[in-house]
Amino acid sequence: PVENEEIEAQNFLKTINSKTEENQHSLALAEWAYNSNITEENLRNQLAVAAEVAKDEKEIWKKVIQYNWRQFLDYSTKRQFSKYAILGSSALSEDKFRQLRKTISDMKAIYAKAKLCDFKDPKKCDLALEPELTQILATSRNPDELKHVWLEWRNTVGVKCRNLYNDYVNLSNEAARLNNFSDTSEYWLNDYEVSDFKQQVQNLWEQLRPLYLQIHAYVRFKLREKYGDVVSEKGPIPIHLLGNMWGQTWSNVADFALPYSGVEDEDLTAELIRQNYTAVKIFKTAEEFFKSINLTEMPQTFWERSIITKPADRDMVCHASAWDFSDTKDFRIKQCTEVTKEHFVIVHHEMGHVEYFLEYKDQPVKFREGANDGFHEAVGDLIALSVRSTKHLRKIGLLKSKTDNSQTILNNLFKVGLDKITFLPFGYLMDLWRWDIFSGKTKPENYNCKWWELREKYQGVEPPVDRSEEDFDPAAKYHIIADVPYLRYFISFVIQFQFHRAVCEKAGQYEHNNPDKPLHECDIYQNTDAGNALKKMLSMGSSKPWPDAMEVLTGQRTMDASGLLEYFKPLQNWLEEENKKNGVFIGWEPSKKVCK
Ligand SMILES: C=C(C[SeH])C(=O)N1CCC[C@H]1C(=O)O
Ligand SMILES: [Zn+2]
Repeated sequence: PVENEEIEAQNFLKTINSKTEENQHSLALAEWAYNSNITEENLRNQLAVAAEVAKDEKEIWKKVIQYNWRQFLDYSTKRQFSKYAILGSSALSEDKFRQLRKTISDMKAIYAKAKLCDFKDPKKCDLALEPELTQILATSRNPDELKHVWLEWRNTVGVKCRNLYNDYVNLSNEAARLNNFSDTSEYWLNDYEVSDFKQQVQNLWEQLRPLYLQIHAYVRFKLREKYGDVVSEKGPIPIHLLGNMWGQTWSNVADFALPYSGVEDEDLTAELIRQNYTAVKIFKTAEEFFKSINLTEMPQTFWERSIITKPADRDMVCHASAWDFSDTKDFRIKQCTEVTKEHFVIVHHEMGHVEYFLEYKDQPVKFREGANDGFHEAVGDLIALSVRSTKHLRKIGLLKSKTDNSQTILNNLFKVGLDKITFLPFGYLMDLWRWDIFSGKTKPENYNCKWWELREKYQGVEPPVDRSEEDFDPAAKYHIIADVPYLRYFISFVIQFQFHRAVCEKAGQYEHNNPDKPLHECDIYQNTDAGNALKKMLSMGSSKPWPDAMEVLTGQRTMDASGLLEYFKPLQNWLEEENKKNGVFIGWEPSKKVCK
């Protein structure tokens, strides 16, 4: 009878949980060694450990599926078994598994090692994505220099990864099918545990699109003022002028697009430098906020083992990441931190991951994940929404002005909007493009032009020059070559505002329809009621489906755009009025750039 089997299964679970912890610990150490020091030796070791772990996981899986776990009565036992029953890429044969891991590692190495020659000094050829190229995209106001960097980055990374990417797609799909998914996109979406998730996401985008169209039209107008005819009046925005290598957030063009330009605009980057902020001081500042709301300080080993500045003596994957070494003690961040406003926000983002690790570390190993992947990306950003308020920046001495008025508040809201609203179509299209590739709807001979079709359709941007299928521009973005799903960020950018509304209410910082306590001026700093409410949700990990976790904090069980729309309402009103006043065209006509 199932009861006896279930009791035996719970003992079996104890055994495989500790085995899984050990395996994930070894794997994390090997992956850390390679990602923080890209050498043949570290690659060999990473592949060897991964193969070992995969073999072990396959043995465990063979035993798990012999249990009648779908009939189990205990919720937690049944849920843990359901997660063990999905083996993932370890289901591949040993040599295909190794080939898949090696293909991804090789693409990451190409991406991490890529160097460009300087636009002004063609003999200087040591420019890396971080910090040099990122800095140029953020600060150069020379369209030719921006075009040079944009193009050369794609010629250097994109083209080299094209064939590797084809192998990756095929092997990844084979693994998904071995897990009884139709293809990798279904395997990725399984994390969200609802059958109509794609439809829910499309509905969210449709609610958010009108706001995006307004900020897009306004920014195009300001870019045209600055750069002239290189920016058409009604066409898509040339993507290389948006201050970011992928055009995914536009806050670096704020300085010449602010709603109220006359008002003193304090540059946070300059202020951080003026106050001699270092990477460590930025990390300590972020940690202090988390502690102030009764979340957890970073363990001592975090400070000893994290890598928070780019090493000079070796190649490293600089893309920021947070690591859980699956031993309930060792948690790290690896980030090539620069003293800029962007990195100031990214540090909070990464430390939000570590806070989640710390809150669920005592859950059974299979529940040490976000309620869904979007939750994990939302924690740090949620805190950063308080940090970026003028009220908070002033409180920690990073804003010199003594008071706010409606213009300074709106200017600040616009800067946040240039990061959050502009990101939405990009956050959506990244996996729209990949879902159709994995399902076979987009053929390899159309990979690049399908990308630009989506970029135009959803984002209203275009390349600086014609493109072709000789190019492979999607590989210019880390997550594409590193096998990291992206829908998680779109989800995060929606739900973080639902979470923000809930914690701000708990902190008495926000009241619906109270003009004295608007959502966009909320700062939950030092409020332990807010922190404790957040903690309750985080400590659940993935022990329950994400609607249960969301309900614990917000009282809601569905994702909805109302939090984001309420936060940006004053900005949306201003944009609609300003766009009308300037008589700008809302939306975009087809691009004249060609892809074939
Ligand atoms: C900072 C991280 C590491 Se999880 C990141 O990849 N992010 C954070 C926001 C969007 C996305 C990106 O950089 O593309
Ligand atoms: Zn993240």
